[in-house]
Amino acid sequence: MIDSCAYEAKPLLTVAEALARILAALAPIADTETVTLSAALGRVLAHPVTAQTNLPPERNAAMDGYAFAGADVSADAAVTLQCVGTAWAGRPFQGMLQAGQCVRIFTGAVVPPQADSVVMQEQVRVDGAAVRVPPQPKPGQNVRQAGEDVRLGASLCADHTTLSPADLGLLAAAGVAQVAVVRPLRITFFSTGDELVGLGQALASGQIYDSNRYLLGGLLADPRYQVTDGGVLADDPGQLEAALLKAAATADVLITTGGASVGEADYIRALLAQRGQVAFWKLAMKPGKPLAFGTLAGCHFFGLPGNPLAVMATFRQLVQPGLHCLLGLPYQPPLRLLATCTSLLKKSPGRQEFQCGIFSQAADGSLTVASAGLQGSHVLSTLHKANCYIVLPATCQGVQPGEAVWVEPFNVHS
Ligand SMILES: Nc1nc2c(c(=O)[nH]1)N[C@H]1C(S)=C(S)[C@@H](COP(=O)(O)OP(=O)(O)OC[C@H]3O[C@@H](n4cnc5c(N)ncnc54)[C@H](O)[C@@H]3O)O[C@H]1N2
Ligand code: MOO
Ligand SMILES: [Mg+2]
Repeated sequence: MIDSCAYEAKPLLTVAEALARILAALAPIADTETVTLSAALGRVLAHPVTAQTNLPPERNAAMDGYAFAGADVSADAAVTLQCVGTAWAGRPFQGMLQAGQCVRIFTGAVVPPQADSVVMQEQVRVDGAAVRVPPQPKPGQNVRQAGEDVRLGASLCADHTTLSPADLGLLAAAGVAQVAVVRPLRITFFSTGDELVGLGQALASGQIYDSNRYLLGGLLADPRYQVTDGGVLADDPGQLEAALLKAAATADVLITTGGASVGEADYIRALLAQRGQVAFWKLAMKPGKPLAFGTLAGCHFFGLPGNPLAVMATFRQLVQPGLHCLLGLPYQPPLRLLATCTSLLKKSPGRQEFQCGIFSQAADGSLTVASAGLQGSHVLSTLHKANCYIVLPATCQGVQPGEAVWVEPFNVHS
């Protein structure tokens, strides 16, 4: 009996063990590059950034109104102040406020040194230069203090943050024009299989279109990655070896889909074993069982199964955390929420399953989830309809309607 037909004698690796092995095997890349802030969205900050200025830099008004000294007004009675000038955003008041005086002020304008409070214009009565200020129970209000947002020297952004629009806003507010970021991870991916045909060609019998190329290409579309589409490779050991070794010369990570299982045209594991190292192959995961992970010619290697839903599941659960680890990002488990399942879910014990679901939230905030349809690992229409995984433990033997299940929404980014 040949090895590939041998019964699976030993228990398969769990998804958690596979993840732990991947994270342990991948050391963050150290290379950095400097980019302008406008090119930094979605990149990984390489070094912490501290504030070189207070935020706000100076005391300024939070409202359009009148600025005055708290000592000049009263908590119990209205007071009339004399308006002696205007403080505009970008054009501070140049004079000196005396006792009993105020200035017209607009939101964002520097509060004159002698003033400490701003009253909204809706609350005063103005008659020429006379401004009647109602009783002020809280002097000091409507003034943003210098440094109340961020103090000079305090941390603006920790290193190994993936820069979000909010992060860019904060860095720009502090005058940071460029940042050091981790260089993009160089990833080359291939589809493998004699049956695969490119779009635009007619299908002969036995052929299918190469959909993984678009599915995986889409999953890899990320400013943190520099992706090369290696195209389709035939189920031919010589061609696979030559193409993968060539790609390894310039990539950090190689990803293939297909040929990862035990069929006689499945060469990926054997190639990895002969020309590189297999860290693990096969895990107790559905879809995704024949995933191979290891190294080839100095590159990290993920051999994903060919079935499209297995590509998605292994990418989300294992490849993406690995890529994040190479970028130095701390591991963040996917967000999972408890929801009431409204469908009957079939499952045999043995593998942790990632079934495609459609979850929704009722007006009272409660979550329900239904099966998205047929769960075969080739059923792309189910994946298309789904907005989450229903994550079922290996031991689970099926779910009755009304039972609580864990749901992993698809569109939560890290
Ligand atoms: N005897 C066994 N057979 C299989 C097992 C097993 O344990 N024992 N595992 C099954 C599981 S689970 C999976 S998943 C698949 C994985 O197969 P491979 O990784 O070897 O992939 P292929 O055989 O090349 O293809 C599988 C399937 O996917 C289609 N495919 C492949 N590439 C693409 C592509 N780029 N775009 C669209 N579809 C693609 C291919 O045509 C096949 O239908 O193995 C099971 N078998
Ligand atoms: O693991 Mo396979 O992806 O079940 O079909
Ligand atoms: Mg196969």
